[in-house]
Amino acid sequence: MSTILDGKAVAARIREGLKTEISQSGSEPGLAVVLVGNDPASEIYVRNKGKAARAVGMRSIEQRLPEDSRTEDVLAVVKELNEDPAVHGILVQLPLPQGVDRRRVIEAIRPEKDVDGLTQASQGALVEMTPGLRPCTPAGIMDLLDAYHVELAGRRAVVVGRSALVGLPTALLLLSRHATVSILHSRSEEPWRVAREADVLVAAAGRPRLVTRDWVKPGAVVVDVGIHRTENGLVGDVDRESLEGHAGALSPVPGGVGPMTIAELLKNTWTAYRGLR
Ligand SMILES: Nc1nc(=O)c2c([nH]1)NC[C@@H]1CN(c3ccc(C(=O)N[C@@H](CCC(=O)O)C(=O)O)cc3)C=[N+]21
Ligand SMILES: [Mg+2]
Repeated sequence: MSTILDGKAVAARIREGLKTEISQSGSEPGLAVVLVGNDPASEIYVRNKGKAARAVGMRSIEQRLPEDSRTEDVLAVVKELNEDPAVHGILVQLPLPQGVDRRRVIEAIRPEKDVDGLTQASQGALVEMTPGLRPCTPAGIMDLLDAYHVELAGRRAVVVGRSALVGLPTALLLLSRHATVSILHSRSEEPWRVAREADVLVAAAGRPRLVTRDWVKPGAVVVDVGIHRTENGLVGDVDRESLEGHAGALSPVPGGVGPMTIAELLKNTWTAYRGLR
């Protein structure tokens, strides 16, 4: 049997802790989510983030802009939120519509309010390992591994995927915990040869069921970051049927990394509110 890395349960514990801390402090941290356009998946995520924020005692601010917004329109909203003392965290939901310059929008967020950890200032802090807000999915992966006491120092970690949002920052966080880290990507030759060396394998390639049994060392810990909607429901980047009983531990989809991502967003908002980083 493979251990299930129950992100839903771990995330619920994190949210409980936050709720207690926030109510004891008598404060109301504010999280602003900016949604541009009407991507149905984004709508659901934004609604869930607002719900989760309110459930721990935060104020949730939603700013919606039409699909045909210009970069300047989005920048104006971000600037307003930067100046708003009731707003401690700002998240601009990605992807942005064609014609909105993602880099300019993200860079406009004050680093103190960058609860997504995506500004160059936050990325620089991550590389330097100085205090800063870390990207939510990578931070969630680390908290999930820690919750199950997965040993990292000196062990082999392999990340499949090199995106600025997930793969790359995850590799850096694993490195900061003294794992020996490799990154695989779409140009890697015979990636399974490297993946098979992993004690901890993180699948963040954005390709449904890419990681099969022949990629995984028996007993390895496998974290599935992928989330794809198919006719047969949600699937991850991991072909979980072929890994069942082969992997030592495996994060489910849904109920794994997704809920952790939202919990980390709330943690970052609380950190941003307190200003100690
Ligand atoms: N600026 C920005 N920051 C993000 O962090 C960001 C983003 N844009 N754009 C989209 C992706 C995707 N993302 C998810 C968050 C939670 C779940 C989640 O809670 N999933 C649940 C439910 C799955 C379902 O039923 O859809 C689960 O895996 O169990 C999934 C995906 C954050 N993203
Ligand atoms: Mg990638």
